[in-house]
Amino acid sequence: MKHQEAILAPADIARQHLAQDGELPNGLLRSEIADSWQRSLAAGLACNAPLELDNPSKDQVDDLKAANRTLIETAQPEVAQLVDYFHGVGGLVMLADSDANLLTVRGDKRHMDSASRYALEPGANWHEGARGTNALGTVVVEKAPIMIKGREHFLDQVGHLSCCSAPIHDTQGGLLGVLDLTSPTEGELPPNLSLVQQAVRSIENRMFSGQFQQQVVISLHSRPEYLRSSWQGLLAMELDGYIQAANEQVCQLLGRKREQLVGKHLEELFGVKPEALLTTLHRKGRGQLRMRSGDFVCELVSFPTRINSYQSRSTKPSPPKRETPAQSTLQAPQLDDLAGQDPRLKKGVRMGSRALSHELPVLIQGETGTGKEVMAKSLHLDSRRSQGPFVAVNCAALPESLIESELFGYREGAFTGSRKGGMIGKLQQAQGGTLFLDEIGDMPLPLQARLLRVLQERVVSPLGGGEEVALDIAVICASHRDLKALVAEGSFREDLYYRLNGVCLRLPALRERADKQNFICQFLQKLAPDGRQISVNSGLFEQLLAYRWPGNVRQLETMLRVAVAFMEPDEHCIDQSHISDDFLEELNGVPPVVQPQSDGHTLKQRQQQQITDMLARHSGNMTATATALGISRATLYRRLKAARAATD
Ligand SMILES: Nc1ncnc2c1ncn2[C@@H]1O[C@H](COP(=O)(O)OP(=O)(O)OP(=O)(O)O)[C@@H](O)[C@H]1O
Repeated sequence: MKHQEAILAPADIARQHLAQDGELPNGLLRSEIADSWQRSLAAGLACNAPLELDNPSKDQVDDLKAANRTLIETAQPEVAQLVDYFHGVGGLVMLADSDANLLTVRGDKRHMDSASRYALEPGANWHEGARGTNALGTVVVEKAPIMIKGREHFLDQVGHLSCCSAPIHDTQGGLLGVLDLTSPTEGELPPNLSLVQQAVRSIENRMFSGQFQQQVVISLHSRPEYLRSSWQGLLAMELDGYIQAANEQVCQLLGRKREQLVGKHLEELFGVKPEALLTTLHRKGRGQLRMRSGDFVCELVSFPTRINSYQSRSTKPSPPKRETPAQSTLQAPQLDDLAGQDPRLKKGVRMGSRALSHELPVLIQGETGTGKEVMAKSLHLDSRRSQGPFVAVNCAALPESLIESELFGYREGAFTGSRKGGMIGKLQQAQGGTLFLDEIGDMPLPLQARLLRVLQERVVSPLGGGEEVALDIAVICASHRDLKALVAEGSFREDLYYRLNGVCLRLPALRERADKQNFICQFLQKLAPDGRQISVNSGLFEQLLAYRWPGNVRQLETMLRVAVAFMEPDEHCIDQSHISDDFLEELNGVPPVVQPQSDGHTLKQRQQQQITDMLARHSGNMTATATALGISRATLYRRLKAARAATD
């Protein structure tokens, strides 16, 4: 035995000890490998366990790729470059998501042919818990680059692989995915960790510039030759000087943590006013930034092409958000902007935000178009879960038969027609983030009971059985219907009502807002092209203030957008000539279609006819129809549902 140990590699000796006495001796393996082996053992794996193939379905792979589209597209040039670089030498270049699910596997044909035998194919999961120590899976846990050679892999069956992987971070430092270089034949490929790390820096930098197109992006370094290289530091700042994001290199260069940079003002950090720095950068192409830790050269990478309509130009920055690929488009006003000067809204916003921070559910009530969904998104982005997903489910838009599976998910074969591989429900998709249940008043009673159980026990199990999953989500619900009244009439469970109603936020109708005048002016300014100052003719403004606004902010937004679009480039004042005839008629006293009337029945019929006509005109396209009618898709579904119920 002693003789054998002298010639065996440490990983083989470790295997022998494990087989003989079930223990991993200290000091045999590198510490990060030993830690990972311990985790593999704790997950119930054995070195000689077979490598199971996932055989992911096409649907599963498509879903995975769709959820990670931004990452795949951003990383594509580096993946292609690495494939070219190793052409003929052998090796696979792989990209995975933050759960070690493979998204892209590329390489020479002869290696690609054998790759799928080792579960190296899109859709396969390489998490440590499933496949033991491996570079991809270990990076996801350790969140640091790693190289794993041959038998350092935990499973015997992949002991011939040599891999190096590096984590890809989003612009706020969260894990977004993993880039990996693998040699499927031991020793064939010189594993090159620094090459992978360099590729990752390029991917992260491209993602940074892509994400902050509406901010000023500055490249900085202590040495000018590193500007615009993959070593550059990147800062994104609002025009008013508040720092929105910093890449990892900037943190290292400046010797500060990200939290010490994001949210700070340029002047506070470097003692220079943003206008002065931008003027120098525009005039000379380069500037200097000074800190106690040293002097840095900087260059302008990009300048906003237009001002983001949601961000006022002189406010503090929005809280740092982690953007997941699926979420990269999630935008919402800051809570303060949303509340404007309306005291009721201000109080509501404060309470909603408090409630979420104390893990209490929030119920948002308000007429259609008052901004319930916008409010939910803003609350989410302001909460501690802002880095997680925001998953919205419209209970009115889904057929009753589908809500259950959409919410809870199902296991493969749970019912006839269920998708191969099953489906993860929205509750689970919202893990770590916020679930927004819109039009909760439309949820069928049997499902209300199930939802109540989930919210009480904080676990979910998919339809058709399967393991329970503990949920860590915030819940925000909304309804235009008075839930208390629904409880009184018996169509909404009282216990669920109280469970959801941690805090009830009632959004005022536009006509009731105390700051209506200001709100309209500010809203108009946000829609104005190129920051042009636009006013409204006083007669028209009086009419706007007196109007009922049955479609609330949504209707105001549509009306103002149309008016602005009708203005000539040299015009600065909106008058009746910029307003559509339909809307002028309403302003001049003809009651709007959605306004309640005494002949409610005839009104409903007219509404129904209008919807049918519009649907036909837009070939059944719900989004286009809703836009044309100036109502949300949810309202459109609701009205269709009500009409169907009336004719049944
Ligand atoms: N305070 C606000 N600031 C800026 N835009 C807003 C605000 N409130 C609402 N909006 C805009 O109004 C429109 C309607 O908002 P939203 O969909 O959140 O309303 P809702 O109350 O959820 O409507 P529904 O009940 O019909 O689903 C959106 O285009 C949104 O951008």
